[in-house]
Amino acid sequence: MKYTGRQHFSHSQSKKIGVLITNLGTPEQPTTRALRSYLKEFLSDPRVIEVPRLLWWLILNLVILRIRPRRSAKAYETVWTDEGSPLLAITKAQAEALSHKCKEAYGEDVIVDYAMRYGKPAIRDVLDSLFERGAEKLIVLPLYPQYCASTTGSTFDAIASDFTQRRWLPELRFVNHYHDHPPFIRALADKIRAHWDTHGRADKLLFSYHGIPRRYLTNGDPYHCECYKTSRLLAEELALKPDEYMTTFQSRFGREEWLKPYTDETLKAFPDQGVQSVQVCCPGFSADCLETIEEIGEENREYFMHAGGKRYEYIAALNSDASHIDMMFDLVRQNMHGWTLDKNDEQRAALARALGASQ
Ligand SMILES: C=CC1=C(C)c2cc3[nH]c(cc4nc(cc5[nH]c(cc1n2)c(C)c5CCC(=O)O)C(CCC(=O)O)=C4C)c(C)c3C=C
Ligand SMILES: [Fe+2]
Ligand SMILES: [Fe+2]
Repeated sequence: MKYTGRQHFSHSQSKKIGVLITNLGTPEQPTTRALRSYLKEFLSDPRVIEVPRLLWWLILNLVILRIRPRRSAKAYETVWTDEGSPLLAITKAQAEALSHKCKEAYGEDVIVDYAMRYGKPAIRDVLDSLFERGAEKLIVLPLYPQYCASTTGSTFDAIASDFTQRRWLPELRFVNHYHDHPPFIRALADKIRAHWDTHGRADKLLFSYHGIPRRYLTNGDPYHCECYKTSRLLAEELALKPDEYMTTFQSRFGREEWLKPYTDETLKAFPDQGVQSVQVCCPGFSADCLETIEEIGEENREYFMHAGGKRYEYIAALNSDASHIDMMFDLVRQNMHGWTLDKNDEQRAALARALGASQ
């Protein structure tokens, strides 16, 4: 059978709106073996690595997958928790909190779940579950505030690829980005203000975003512009003067040039420029993960302090903060516009029985 159908469809089943939040994905364990499998799936995605396939297959399999898994596993070990990878645990908590909020507002009509672009829970499995539970309309919310072909675009590919094998497609709304959504900017600004209330201000506030190869920007990816827009809106909301903050890009991978200025080089140079204290916020990460906890929280702290810095603070991601869940709920509400909720379950069930139509 080429196209899969619903296994347990019944005409009396009420129609639901499915909300799927997604994030990047993470290894199942902080081990070399688990890292190899995770990195293989992630780095084989042509949206992530735009290099001719044959050449990349050779580099990935003969070089990267022989070296990087062991190194990355060591880094993951330092952030691993009792609940597993922070990214997975936080995404799960976000889905539970959003589900609770949707239940309060819409009862059983809206069902929320979460999936990972790479690894588990896989998008295909979670879509199966949402459709089996009666979702006929679907909102996909990739938790990347700034659109990037490598992340948001790739998530769309995964949904589209899944749909090529389904008989009954849902009505679909896909949230491309929310880098300038006022509740998002306000939530981040409030988090920074709360940090200031407890710790005071620093010489510089750094907005550090995950980088991408510079080539992707010159080929037309809007990611860079959206990062700068988020920073500008945050600066406006916080009434920051131009010399009080800066935008940088972290997490370089490979040898080619990535978006600049680089976070690590900037931090290494700060003390010589008279910047003695710094607070780092990562507005592109909706959940704390390896790249924020270890790379920003530990590795870059070392660089700055070693270069002569006096005070370094990382301001946590929005994670499952109430303001973040409220923002997600706002995006869901906006994207439900024009979709009626199924309020006539009883009537529909009676009609189906009368027609002998239920299966
Ligand atoms: C927030 C947006 C992200 C963009 C844009 C992005 C682009 C991108 N990333 C890589 C390579 C790696 N990224 C890795 C981890 C990682 N990346 C993001 C987010 C974005 N990546 C997150 C949230 C995470 C953390 C996942 C976790 O489990 O905590 C890794 C794996 C870690 C490591 O081995 O260092 C790699 C590799 C590329 C090449 C790229 C754009 C082209
Ligand atoms: Fe990444
Ligand atoms: Fe990293």
